[in-house]
Amino acid sequence: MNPSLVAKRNGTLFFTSNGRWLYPLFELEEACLHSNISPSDLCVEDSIGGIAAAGMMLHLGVRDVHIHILSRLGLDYFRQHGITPGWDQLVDKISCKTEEMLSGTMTPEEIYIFLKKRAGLTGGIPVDIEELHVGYGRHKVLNGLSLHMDAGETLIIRGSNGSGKTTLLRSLLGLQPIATGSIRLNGESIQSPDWNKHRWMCGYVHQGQVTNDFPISAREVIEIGLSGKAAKKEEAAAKIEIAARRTGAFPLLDRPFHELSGGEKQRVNLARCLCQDARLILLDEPSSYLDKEGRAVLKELLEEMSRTVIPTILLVSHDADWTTALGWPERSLEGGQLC
Ligand SMILES: Nc1ncnc2c1ncn2[C@@H]1O[C@H](COP(=O)(O)OP(=O)(O)OP(=O)(O)O)[C@@H](O)[C@H]1O
Repeated sequence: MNPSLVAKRNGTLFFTSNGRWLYPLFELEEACLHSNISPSDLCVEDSIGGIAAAGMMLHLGVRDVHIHILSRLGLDYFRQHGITPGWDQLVDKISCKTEEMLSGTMTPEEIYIFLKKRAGLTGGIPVDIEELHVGYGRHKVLNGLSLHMDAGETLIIRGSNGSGKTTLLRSLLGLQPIATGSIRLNGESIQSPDWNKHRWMCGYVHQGQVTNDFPISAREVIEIGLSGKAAKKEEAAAKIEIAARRTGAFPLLDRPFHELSGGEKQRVNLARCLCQDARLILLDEPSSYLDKEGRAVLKELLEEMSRTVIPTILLVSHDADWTTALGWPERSLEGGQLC
């Protein structure tokens, strides 16, 4: 059987796959990452391809392409981005449902993220909330709230003070007793005893004003995210440093956490969440206490994560200017339900 994808470097075979659909291209991406080889140095031969393969290859940076059966849409898309692939047979379209869902106006990056989600290769987990009722004594806060998020989806929830945004996040974390209704994360009920093993999947960055006088350094707060996952001390230290650098918390590592400002605490908490490799990230007013630069760093970080790791992200915020700039879907929490 002929392989479905072959990649050569200077005429030497580098990668081959018999995989179906677009999986060989994801495998190629992994192979390049692991061997530190740039896709732009490769000559890639694919058996069949259209706009999906074109978008994916362009995103990876592949420049030298030959596709045995190429669709016109795929050819136009390549040309639109300055690449002319080789082909053996040009067809009007290839019959593939994915192909029909894509359009030539999408950027290669948008196509890549779409395909990654469709392939189930995101770092995120699906969220399913059904008819959730939560309250404090007689005070009902969530009133039959339902929500579905696909793995890797992002959502902003708005709502006035006291509408129940924090209560919703706390419910997802299993910190709030549920009166009736259900929450399933990654297909599993958070009320089941088994969920304890998977708790690490949820990362929480709480509102900045939460105070903590515990004599603990910023580094130790970030380390909590590792919760014994990293095998060696050096590995743990490296992971903490990388996470702290990404959120701008690196200069704070040896400072006592309780002495930090609200914005500095936000950066440390976000680094803890990164260390945790959380698959569902819950952010409660993450931009509060952050200055202009801190907000820009946070926006960039969230955008980068939703392009690369693609966790599921649920963010609640009042900061309309900042969240609008993120451009994510938005819903509002009113009367204990999402509108
Ligand atoms: N521990 C508690 N005991 C009693 N009532 C509570 C408790 N925590 C929250 N509430 C009440 O539940 C309602 C929802 O609070 P929640 O903190 O979820 O709102 P929110 O939308 O996050 O508000 P904000 O925008 O001000 O942060 C409010 O009326 C609040 O007073």
